[in-house]
Amino acid sequence: MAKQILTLNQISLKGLERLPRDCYEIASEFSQPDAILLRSHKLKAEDIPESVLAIGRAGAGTNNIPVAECSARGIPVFNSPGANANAVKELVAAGLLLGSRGIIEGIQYVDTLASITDKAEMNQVLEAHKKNFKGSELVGKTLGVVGLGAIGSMVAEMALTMGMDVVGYDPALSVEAAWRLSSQVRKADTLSALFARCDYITLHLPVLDSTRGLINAELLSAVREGTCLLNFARQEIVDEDALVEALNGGNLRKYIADFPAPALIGRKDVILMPHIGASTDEAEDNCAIMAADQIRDFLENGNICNSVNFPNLVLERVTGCRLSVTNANVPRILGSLLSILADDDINVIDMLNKSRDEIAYNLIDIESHASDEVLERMRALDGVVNVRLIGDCD
Ligand SMILES: NC(=O)c1ccc[n+]([C@@H]2O[C@H](COP(=O)([O-])OP(=O)(O)OC[C@H]3O[C@@H](n4cnc5c(N)ncnc54)[C@H](O)[C@@H]3O)[C@@H](O)[C@H]2O)c1
Ligand SMILES: O=C(O)CC[C@@H](O)C(=O)O
Repeated sequence: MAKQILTLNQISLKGLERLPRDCYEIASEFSQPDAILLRSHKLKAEDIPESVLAIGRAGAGTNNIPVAECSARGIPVFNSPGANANAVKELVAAGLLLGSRGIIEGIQYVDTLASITDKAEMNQVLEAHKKNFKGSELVGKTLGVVGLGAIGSMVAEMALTMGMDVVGYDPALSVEAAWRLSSQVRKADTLSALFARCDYITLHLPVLDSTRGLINAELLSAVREGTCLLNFARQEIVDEDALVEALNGGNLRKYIADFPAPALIGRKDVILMPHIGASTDEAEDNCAIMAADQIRDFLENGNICNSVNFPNLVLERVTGCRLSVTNANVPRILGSLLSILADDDINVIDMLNKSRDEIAYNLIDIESHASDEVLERMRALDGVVNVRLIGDCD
């Protein structure tokens, strides 16, 4: 029977094409889907049907998904790390230029000249006014990058090639991300040290309980005069009241962000975009392809790659008969699962077990068919969250 994939946002066709139509049905309405593919749709736990085995986020941030509830229900949540990083990096380049030159004000001014019909007169008027739109160059200015993952590291590299000095802050930097980072990026030991020494500051960290409101009054009141803050990460990371106060106080010269809010719209010192950081053909294709491939590999093989709540686990298929088991990460469950198989004379050919936080996940390849009764005995074990028979032995 074809598997059903529920899409809750527009997902690029290139990604959906990775799910062959003879095996997958894809629609924006299903009552009992096998998996969900989405982008920024705000998904509530109560809206996830019991049938759902996995959720794929075509994008980086998973703050729109109730990840903790998914973990408790044994549902892996996948994202597409790095797949839209270049798109965001390019928009940050635009943000830096919008923050350093009178581009928007200049364009708005030119629009006011529509009533002048004589070219020479128009030229004379604008040449007299262009001094109002003078900016300054980025070369030699200091950019602070908060969060040096997929996007932050690309932004840092780009700023270096533009002749900027770059300071970075990331207390949770992965080894892989550290390898990607240019040695010219200087390290700030604290966020306040970074905020106090930069002309431009750009945010590239996820919104988590620990980062909600992280950019607060204390940091914003310590910025150098003329500082420009860019936020292409998430609105919730910046304390809005503190931001407005810092802009009113004058030291923070400009706020450029991908997340409009009523209190910020219409201010001359704020430039807002409608969450278009990842809105390029390339990023949408990359994210959708990655998310679709990961969901397919999970549904067909139980493999897990790029999950934000489950351990990564990939086991090559040696037999058509595979069990996947999600259980609480506590002793003795694995032994009990294997005893049930042994009691039924089912030989295990290959297996992998990995854990992450409270979750343990197992792939067990078996030589002969496991009956419904065997599966039910496994499901009945204390601490077992779900058991799935993937494929058949025949
Ligand atoms: N505007 C957009 O359309 C758009 C597009 C993509 C991503 N994003 C946002 O950007 C965020 C980053 O994306 P990414 O792909 O670079 O993710 P990533 O996971 O590759 O990098 C995030 C980095 O932030 C670091 N970090 C975590 N807590 C931190 C803290 N307290 N201080 C400093 N650094 C911290 C992590 O260690 C990691 O290196 C996403 O979570 C998402 O919210 C926005
Ligand atoms: O899907 C989008 O357009 C936005 C994605 C972006 O916010 C992300 O976190 O990857």
